[in-house]
Amino acid sequence: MESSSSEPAPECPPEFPSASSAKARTEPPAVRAERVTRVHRDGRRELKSLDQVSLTVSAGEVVAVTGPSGAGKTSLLHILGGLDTGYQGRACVAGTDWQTLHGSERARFRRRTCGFVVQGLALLPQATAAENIEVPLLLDGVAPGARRTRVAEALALVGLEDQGAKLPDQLSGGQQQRVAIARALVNGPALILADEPTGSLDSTTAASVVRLLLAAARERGAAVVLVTHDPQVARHADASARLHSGRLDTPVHESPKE
Ligand SMILES: Nc1ncnc2c1ncn2[C@@H]1O[C@H](COP(=O)(O)OP(=O)(O)OP(=O)(O)O)[C@@H](O)[C@H]1O
Repeated sequence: MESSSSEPAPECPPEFPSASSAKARTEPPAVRAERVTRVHRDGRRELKSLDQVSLTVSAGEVVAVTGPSGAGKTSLLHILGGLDTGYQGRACVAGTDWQTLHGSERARFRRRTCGFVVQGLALLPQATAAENIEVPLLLDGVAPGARRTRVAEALALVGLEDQGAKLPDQLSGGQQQRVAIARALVNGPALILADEPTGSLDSTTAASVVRLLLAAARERGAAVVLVTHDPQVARHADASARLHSGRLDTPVHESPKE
C-alpha cells in the first residue's frame, strides 16, 4: 500500500508502552485503543457497551477477543475499524486517530488500512470469486493490470488459485469464507478485524479457515483482532482479551494509567 504526503497524518503519541519488540517501540502499533468508553442512550436509560477499554496490537500479532453475548465485542471491533466514532477515549490505526478523520477521508483511510472478515458479510452473488476480491481495489482506483496481479496473489494466498472464475454458490462455505479473507487482505491492510469469521462453519472447516486467516495475515504483516465465542479458535491467537459487560477482564498491552 502506498501513501503520499497528501494523506492525513494526525498521530497518536509515539510512545507505545506495551510492545515487547524494539520495532514496536519505534513504529505505531497497527491498532491502539486507549480507555475507550461507549455509551448508548435509549430514552432516559444509558448503557455502556464499552467501559475504559485499552488494548494495543502490533503488526503481525493476533489477539482474540472473547466474552459472552452482549459483552461489547462487536462494539469494540466497530470502534477499532472506525465504523463508530461516538465514543470517549482514543482509537488509532497505524498511528492515526479515527476521530481526526471525517466522511470520505475516513472511508478511504479505512479501505487502505483495515480488512473486515465478518460472518454473514455476503459475497456479491452475481460476481465471481475473483471479482469479489477485486472490489476494494476498484473502490481504491487501482489500475486494471495491478488489480489482476493482486487478485491472483490474493487467490493464491488462500489456496483458491484455480477457483477465481466460480460464483459464490459454486463454492463450499469454507471456500466462500476464504474468498472473504482474500478480499479483506487484497489491499494490504495493517489491520484485519474478524467478527466470528467461522461462526457458520463446521468445526473442522472452521479450524482450517482460522489457521489460513492467521497465516495469511502474518505473512502480510497484518495485525488481527479476532472476535470469537469459540475457545478452540481463540487458542490460535498470540494473546486473548476477555470482555465482560464492556470491561476487559484481561487487558492486552494496556497503557499505564497517568
Ligand atoms: N447502537 C446501539 N444502541 C443501543 N445499545 C447497543 C447498541 N450497540 C450495542 N448495544 C448494546 O451494547 C451491548 C454490547 O453489544 P455488542 O453487540 O457489542 O455485544 P457482543 O459481545 O458483540 O454480543 P454478541 O456476541 O451477542 O454478538 C449490548 O447490550 C447491546 O445491546
